[in-house]
Amino acid sequence: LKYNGNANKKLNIAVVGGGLVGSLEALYLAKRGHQVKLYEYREDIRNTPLARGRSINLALSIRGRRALKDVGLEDQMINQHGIPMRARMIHRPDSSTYAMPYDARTNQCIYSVGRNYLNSILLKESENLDNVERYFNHKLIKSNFKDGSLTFMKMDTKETIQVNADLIIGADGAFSTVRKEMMKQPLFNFSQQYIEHGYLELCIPAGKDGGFQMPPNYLHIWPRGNFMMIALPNQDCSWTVTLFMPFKNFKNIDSERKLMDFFTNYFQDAIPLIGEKKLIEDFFSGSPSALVAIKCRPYHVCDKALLIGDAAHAVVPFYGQGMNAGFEDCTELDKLFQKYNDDVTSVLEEFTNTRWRDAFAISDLAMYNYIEMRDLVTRPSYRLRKTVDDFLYWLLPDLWVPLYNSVTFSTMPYDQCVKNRQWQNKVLAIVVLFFGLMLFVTIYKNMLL
Ligand SMILES: Cc1cc2nc3c(=O)[nH]c(=O)nc-3n(C[C@H](O)[C@H](O)[C@H](O)COP(=O)(O)OP(=O)(O)OC[C@H]3O[C@@H](n4cnc5c(N)ncnc54)[C@H](O)[C@@H]3O)c2cc1C
Ligand SMILES: Cc1cnn(-c2ccc(OCc3ccccc3)c(C(=O)O)c2)c1-c1ccc(Cl)c(F)c1
Repeated sequence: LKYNGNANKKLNIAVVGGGLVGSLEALYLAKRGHQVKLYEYREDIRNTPLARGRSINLALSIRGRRALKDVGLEDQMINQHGIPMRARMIHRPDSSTYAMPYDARTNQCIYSVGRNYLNSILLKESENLDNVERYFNHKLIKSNFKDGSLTFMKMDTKETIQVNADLIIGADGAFSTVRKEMMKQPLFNFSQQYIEHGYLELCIPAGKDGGFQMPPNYLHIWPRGNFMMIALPNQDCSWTVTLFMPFKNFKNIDSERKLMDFFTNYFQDAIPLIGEKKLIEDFFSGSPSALVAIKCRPYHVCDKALLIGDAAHAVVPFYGQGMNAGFEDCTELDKLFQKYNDDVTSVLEEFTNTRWRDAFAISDLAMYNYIEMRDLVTRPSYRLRKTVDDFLYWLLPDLWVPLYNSVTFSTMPYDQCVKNRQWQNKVLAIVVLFFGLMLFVTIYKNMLL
């Protein structure tokens, strides 16, 4: 192990961004004994309703659960709040549905969790640690990595304050201010890609009996080629419905008539569930939000600053992994703090060197899903491939783990998930070729006889 002499030193660490990843990271660092100051631009979300333009609930899977387990919150999230989704329920255009279990063998599932609830319990847990201080309404406006100084504007009084830290953790989301400062560093690579789809959230309320209007333990998906809609269940028996559609299609739906024709055409079964009046209200009261993929590298500057979560790798949401990947950042970072005994230089350098491949891989997988989901659902080969995958997984569970299962139900590094899939594609191609050849020879021989 190489140290630079400041190993095991208790650090003053500023975490910028009190969202899901920043508030989790504050817990990890505090549990290692560091003095943590958590700065959040918005008000304490425990006192305010959900900010617009943020998904109301999210799919929590094994990578995120592992991080919550590390900080002692998995049980509360899973058993007291999360709603298990054991299968995907696909809604066809004719309103018929079919379910495809995620993992019939081991009955694994993903959980629908409320964003606000999760963020609140992370912040609440930090109040149990006397080495975490929380500063809300503090917007980072300037940072200097040389002397570790940060300038914040207090949003309530508009005054600015300057603070110093040994280490700055940028968990300030896709449009990170900490990353903007990093952009000035030589050899800092950055890319962003907006996709043509936006998303709008609708709501399926609880039924008249107060219960769910659809079977609750499913991730409901309406795949319609260029349009996709999903619904995740909430604790109050309502559903958060997310409609993904190109901005130009949102723009074209500029009247109630057009909206109703569109939903009658593509999502007929959802109309009575949402309610015509509520559908019209919610559709026209909000505007679709954009979706962006951010890639950058390195994630650190010397022993002074590090990016995690969406600030480091915002991904399009077509794999339900953004938060899970950000939580996994915190788990991997903690392992490195452990390995190098809090020697920050070694920790940050190895975090970049080991994490960027996995971050790029999940970003590419999510983008691939976005592209594939638009047309593969209409292709029978999609279901055939899933059927073949599920059969081989049942037959050879330790050898053949389908891509979605390896990403969602295992902690296999994302980059390894991609390599695993590439190997499977090669094997299937050889098998198809072999049987194709056999078929050809058989037909040819019969023709000769
Ligand atoms: C439609 C949609 C659906 C999604 N579904 C899923 C899902 O099912 N599962 C999943 O795992 N992920 C999902 N995600 C991704 C997930 O929401 C993000 O990956 C996750 O929120 C990232 O957390 P974060 O803390 O890194 O960033 P954010 O949640 O963006 O938090 C950043 C925080 O930093 C604060 N901040 C920003 N700038 C400053 C500043 N200058 N000073 C101080 N504070 C600042 C912000 O106020 C915010 O609180 C989805 C995303 C979208 C858009
Ligand atoms: C939030 C969340 C958590 N997981 N997933 C997810 C992603 C991909 C999937 O498979 C590829 C596929 C699904 C549907 C049609 C073709 C291919 C599956 C699945 O197989 O169930 C599940 C999502 C999600 C997020 C956005 C959209 Cl639009 C969406 F449909 C699902």
